[in-house]
Amino acid sequence: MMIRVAVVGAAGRMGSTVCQAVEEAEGLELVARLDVGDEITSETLAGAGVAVDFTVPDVTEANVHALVDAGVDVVVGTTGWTEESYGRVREHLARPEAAGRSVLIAPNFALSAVLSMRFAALAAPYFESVEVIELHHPNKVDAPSGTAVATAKGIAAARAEVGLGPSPDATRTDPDGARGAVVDGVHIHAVRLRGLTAHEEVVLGNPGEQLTIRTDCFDRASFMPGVLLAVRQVGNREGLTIGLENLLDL
Ligand SMILES: NC(=O)C1=CN([C@@H]2O[C@H](COP(=O)(O)OP(=O)(O)OC[C@H]3O[C@@H](n4cnc5c(N)ncnc54)[C@H](O)[C@@H]3O)[C@@H](O)[C@H]2O)C=CC1
Ligand SMILES: O=C(O)C1=N[C@H](C(=O)O)C[C@H](O)C1
Repeated sequence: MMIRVAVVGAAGRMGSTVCQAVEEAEGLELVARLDVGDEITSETLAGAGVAVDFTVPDVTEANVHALVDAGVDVVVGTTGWTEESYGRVREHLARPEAAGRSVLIAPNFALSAVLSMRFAALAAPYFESVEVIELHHPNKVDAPSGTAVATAKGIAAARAEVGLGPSPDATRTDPDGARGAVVDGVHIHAVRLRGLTAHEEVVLGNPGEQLTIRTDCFDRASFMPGVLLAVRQVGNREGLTIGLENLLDL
């Protein structure tokens, strides 16, 4: 059966790449390209069954609520989500008028990044120290990256499960934030550099040894298999799903 797809943020770097991938994919039909200034209604969605949102952190949550109200399933790659905004989407999906609707939100659709997050969580209980370094193109508007936040949360949860405390750190003065952002006790350092696309390194340390887990997405093509998988499968998972790993049985 053909899946009719709308893309929100269609003029952007990711949105335009998704439009091309959908147009070239078997069993999918691109029926609407929406961007800033376009209203989200069942008319503008032009019969879509699934909408894909790659916009900006400030607007993505409102888009998701409007898309659910318009009666479509939603795949979201935009960053900026918090436990509170996930909670509001869950609440919306639990209303009778949203029965049967599905939303999948993933901080990263690249297989290398999803596996890297998983490997980091697996390794986390075995190392005293861990920090995350994310590196992106300088046009990115948010820091730290959504992937780095998810990575840090996964690491923190895995450390907590085995009763590991904070990584050792004697820093007493850091007036300029040189030690980076701290998410659930894990330090994240963000690099913005011309020439980069999307990269992340997780460094884990023990006395006398270090493990480095690194993912490099050199091209936005890396995200497309994950986005297409989500478009094809989102309708099979009622309610809110967070993370592509849920479709990969990781
Ligand atoms: N989950 C994943 O695998 C990935 C996620 N991202 C995330 O996707 C988001 C978009 O990234 P890029 O495409 O690089 O950004 P971009 O800035 O190139 O594109 C954003 C697009 O959204 C549009 N937009 C802004 N407000 C809008 C609104 N109210 N309604 C409709 N469209 C609106 C803009 O006009 C622009 O065309 C970011 O949050 C980024 O972090 C990026 C790459 C991969
Ligand atoms: O803005 C980007 O480019 C990316 N954003 C996502 C993030 O913030 O994690 C995913 C990927 O890193 C590319």
